[in-house]
Amino acid sequence: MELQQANAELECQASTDPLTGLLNRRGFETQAQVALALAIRSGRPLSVLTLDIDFFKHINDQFGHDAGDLVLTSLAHLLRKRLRQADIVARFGGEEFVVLLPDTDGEDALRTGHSLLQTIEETPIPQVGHITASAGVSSLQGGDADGLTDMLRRADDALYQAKRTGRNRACRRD
Ligand SMILES: Nc1nc2c(ncn2[C@@H]2O[C@H](COP(=O)(O)OP(=O)(O)OP(=O)(O)O)[C@@H](O)[C@H]2O)c(=O)[nH]1
Repeated sequence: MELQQANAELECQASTDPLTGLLNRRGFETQAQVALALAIRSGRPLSVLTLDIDFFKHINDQFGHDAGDLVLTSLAHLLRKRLRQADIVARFGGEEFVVLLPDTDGEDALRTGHSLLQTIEETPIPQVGHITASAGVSSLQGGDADGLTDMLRRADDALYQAKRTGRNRACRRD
């Protein structure tokens, strides 16, 4: 029993980002595969949103690394609070967050992105003040079992576009 508990604990640690308590990339991929299989079987939409804090290096440089960490934990908290229970929220490392949105098509995902960015902009963070972020959105195309990798690649392209065209915006790539 103790061994089982210890294993469960280890498994949980291996899937979790220690700073924010969100899933890490490994934990995200495990849960996302289940959501993907469900979406393919049911024919329901599935979208992904990647979110990256703007000028985070500048925040670290100006306010210090601990303040930077506080920005990351505050953003994690805001995402968990604003999104649905069924949404899969992860930190992939650095200042990049990824959210999988079950039962959500591209248009709704873009709307969610805009609304999140607005909340982020309006919510001051202690020691740091107001920050902004950029987002990229994409949705599952067809019933492709490799859909996750492709969807993440398109969301990253859209995020890059959002950064390139001025930041503090959400772009969609389908
Ligand atoms: N405080 C803190 N900083 C981190 C952590 N992980 C990565 N960073 C910092 O995040 C910064 C990322 O900088 P860039 O990739 O240049 O991005 P950016 O400054 O946000 O610029 P844009 O994304 O183009 O708006 C670097 O300075 C890293 O050192 C962390 O866990 N905590």
